[in-house]
Amino acid sequence: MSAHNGPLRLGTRGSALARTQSQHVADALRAATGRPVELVEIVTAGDRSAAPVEQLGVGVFVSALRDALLAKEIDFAVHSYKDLPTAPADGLVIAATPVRQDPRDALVARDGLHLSELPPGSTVGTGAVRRIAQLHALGHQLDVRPIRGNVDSRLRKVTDGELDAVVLARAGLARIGRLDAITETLDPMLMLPAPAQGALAVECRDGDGDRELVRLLAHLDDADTRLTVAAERALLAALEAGCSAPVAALAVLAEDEDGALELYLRGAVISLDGVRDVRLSRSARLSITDPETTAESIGRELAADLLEAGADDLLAPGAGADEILRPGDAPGDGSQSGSAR
Ligand SMILES: NCc1[nH]cc(CCC(=O)O)c1CC(=O)O
Repeated sequence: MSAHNGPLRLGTRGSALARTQSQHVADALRAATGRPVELVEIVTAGDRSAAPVEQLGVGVFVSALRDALLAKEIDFAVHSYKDLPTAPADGLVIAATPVRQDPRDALVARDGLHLSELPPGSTVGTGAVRRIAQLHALGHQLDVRPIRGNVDSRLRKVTDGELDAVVLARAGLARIGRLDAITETLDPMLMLPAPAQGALAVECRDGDGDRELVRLLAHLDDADTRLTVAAERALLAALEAGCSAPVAALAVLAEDEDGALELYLRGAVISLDGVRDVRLSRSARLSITDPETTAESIGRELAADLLEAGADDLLAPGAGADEILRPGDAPGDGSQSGSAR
């Protein structure tokens, strides 16, 4: 595991959301293995800087934790899976994907309103291009406003009357105990979530001396989560070359009549103005011996289907993002992330 014999050091960012999800993982690991865990707060360049997250990129949060892992300042880290780049990190491994939270997006609107009840012209705040595009695609003539900031400050924009509604991940609200704020959990047919939304990634070093910790952390792994995330992320990775367009994906598992696992994957690529969208699905039985590899191929195959159906036009650089986002609002689901992540 490591040279030291004290508690395992779990690196976390200082925001409410990051601390809560890290503490939850620490408690679960202790319950499963009896090993004490201490939280070590990592202050990232993103936390120190006053510059908008959109200019820094969500990568600054992830890479500060990864640097601390590689420097052996911490033993493991917990990330929101959807914020991780698809490329694997050298010397590190994702040792566990704990049970996923509800992956859907949620609407928090004034007066308890649902999406379909918002009058034309209503102001709806969200940062993710994926959500902006799908809100436009609804055709309700909503006035979609790019917003940033942590979960609490986004909720406050509705209570303060600055916006009629905001859209954010249900999982983030669940983790900070604010499910009460939700006025509607959005149907994935209308608002398909980001790949891996609601899932966590538990990461540690991948060296010869780290096998024991990798084995310990595996206690936290949920096989179904790992499979659905593998399919969604494989789709994202296959589409990502130069991608600045909104990509959404959601996989679900079901048992067929013979008790075999079947994975059903939906994917969408939407132009930022919501005018053009390509939405497709695919399902297949997972192999018993290597379900993860089958899950990944479903993701890659669905990506190829999407490209063939015209998603490549929507993925071309400059396919609409520039007109809709203000300068500095980089596209990508990480773009709206504030200090509460
Ligand atoms: N990029 C922001 C981000 N990254 C992770 C979450 C919380 C939800 C999750 O873990 O998927 C959020 C907030 C949001 O999208 O509203």
